[in-house]
Amino acid sequence: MEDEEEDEELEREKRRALQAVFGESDDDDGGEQITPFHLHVGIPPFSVLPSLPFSGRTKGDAYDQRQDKASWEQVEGIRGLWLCRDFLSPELQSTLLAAIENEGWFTEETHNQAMRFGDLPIWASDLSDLIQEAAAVSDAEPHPIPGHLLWRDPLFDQLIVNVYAPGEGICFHVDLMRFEDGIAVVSLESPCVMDFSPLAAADAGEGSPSPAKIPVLLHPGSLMVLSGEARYRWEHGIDRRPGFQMWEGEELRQGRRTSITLRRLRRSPSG
Ligand SMILES: O=C(O)CCC(=O)C(=O)O
Ligand SMILES: [Fe+2]
Repeated sequence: MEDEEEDEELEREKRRALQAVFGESDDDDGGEQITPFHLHVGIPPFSVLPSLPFSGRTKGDAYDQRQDKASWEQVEGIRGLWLCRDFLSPELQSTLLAAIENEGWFTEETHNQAMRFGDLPIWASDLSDLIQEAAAVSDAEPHPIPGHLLWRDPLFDQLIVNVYAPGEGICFHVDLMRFEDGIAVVSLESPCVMDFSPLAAADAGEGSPSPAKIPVLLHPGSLMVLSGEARYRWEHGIDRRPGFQMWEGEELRQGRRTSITLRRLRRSPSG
């Protein structure tokens, strides 16, 4: 009975999340560039997980494959936004993509999003461990993931995998308040430019006006982490209309892009 109630609550949560994140289009940016996602809500339950090289390691093995310590950089002008460009080796990127493909979520062309709440598939909790380790060993200051977020348990309990065809992006948005602070996005397959735009209230009272948009290049294999201001006071979006994916004066060649977003649901006051 309790389980059923929980399931129902999760279903409601899912619907609210879908509606809030993708149902409302943004009006200050034309709003037309976004092909609404054909949402794939009826995700089959996990059956027996195949043994993939990504899973079944002892904690830290995958990370140890890396030659160097992950290099974190803070995005200038956006407090709380960190990038780790070389987060996943090409080998781990392929392994992750294979694990996602193996889920069978995207067998139909109209399916381009999968969402999980609660227990994450093994490959995603491995990924979460990798994120935790990469942040924990960082000597960057301030810390890419503040301690009170980094050591919560579980670090993440919600997963979204998005598959973007060329030309498809995502409207400007702030992630739902139903999710806690501390959001991680791993990019796979092809690079894209994500734009960050400050919420109006964020510049009120500050001396110099913030720029309208700060573009951030997301490489395949990179990890982006948002916390604090980056999470609450900036909107982010991806505009992949022709002519809008510019980086250093050149337009990026668009291919399919897969992203993995990890977040944690806010606990209800009742616990
Ligand atoms: O696909 C991405 O890189 C970001 C997705 C995103 O912003 C979200 O799911 O809230
Ligand atoms: Fe988002």
